[in-house]
Amino acid sequence: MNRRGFILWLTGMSGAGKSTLSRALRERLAPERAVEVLDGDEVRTWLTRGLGFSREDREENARRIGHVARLLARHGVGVIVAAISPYQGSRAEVRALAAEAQVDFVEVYIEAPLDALISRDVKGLYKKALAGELPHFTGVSDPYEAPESPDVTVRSATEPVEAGVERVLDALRARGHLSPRAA
Ligand SMILES: Nc1ncnc2c1ncn2[C@@H]1O[C@H](COP(=O)(O)OS(=O)(=O)O)[C@@H](OP(=O)(O)O)[C@H]1O
Ligand SMILES: Nc1ncnc2c1ncn2[C@@H]1O[C@H](COP(=O)(O)OP(=O)(O)O)[C@@H](O)[C@H]1O
Repeated sequence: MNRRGFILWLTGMSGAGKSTLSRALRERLAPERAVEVLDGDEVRTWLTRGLGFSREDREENARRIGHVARLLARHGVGVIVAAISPYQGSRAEVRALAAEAQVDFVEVYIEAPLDALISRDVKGLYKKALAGELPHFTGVSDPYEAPESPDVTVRSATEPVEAGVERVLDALRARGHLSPRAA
């Protein structure tokens, strides 16, 4: 079995289900792999503290998260990144960094239509953004560049969490990162 680490990069708009999926994946992977989750929302309190939501800052956010993810993955850790990471170029940059270190990079696009996200509004941010109280909010007043050829697409408005988890695990199995029967 492939004992090298990997980076599972979960991208999608706020409320799409990145944190939910990363928690579920961690539970499923933990019995077999060392796993670390880097959630954009959380790492912004330490690794990327002080960064805002301009294009430049979001790109820097992805770069720093990618750097740490690569360091961990080089030592066999399965790293789950949950960050909006709205720019295609940043995601490609991190994929290239991972490839340099011979680390598998699996891009997971968590897709949900904007109207579903607005009705979910887990944190009440869409309401504020739509009222004009939160500038540069992804999907409302700031762009989200959807991946053109993600390794896995999860449609969180129409499929249960477990279905998405299974497809991501299948992608890891196909790359030899999990034993066929485990997880
Ligand atoms: N303007 C704006 N746009 C998008 N999101 C915003 C914004 N302001 C604050 N938040 C909160 O920050 C979380 C996203 O942080 P990320 O580090 O994942 O963003 S990014 O990758 O740099 O775009 C995001 O968390 P999630 O909802 O978990 O995605 C929001 O809670
Ligand atoms: N299939 C699904 N996958 C992920 N989340 C889902 C799904 N269906 C419903 N949800 C819900 O959507 C919300 C997603 O919130 P969260 O995981 O915090 O998103 P994000 O981290 O992308 O901001 C949660 O309330 C979760 O229960």
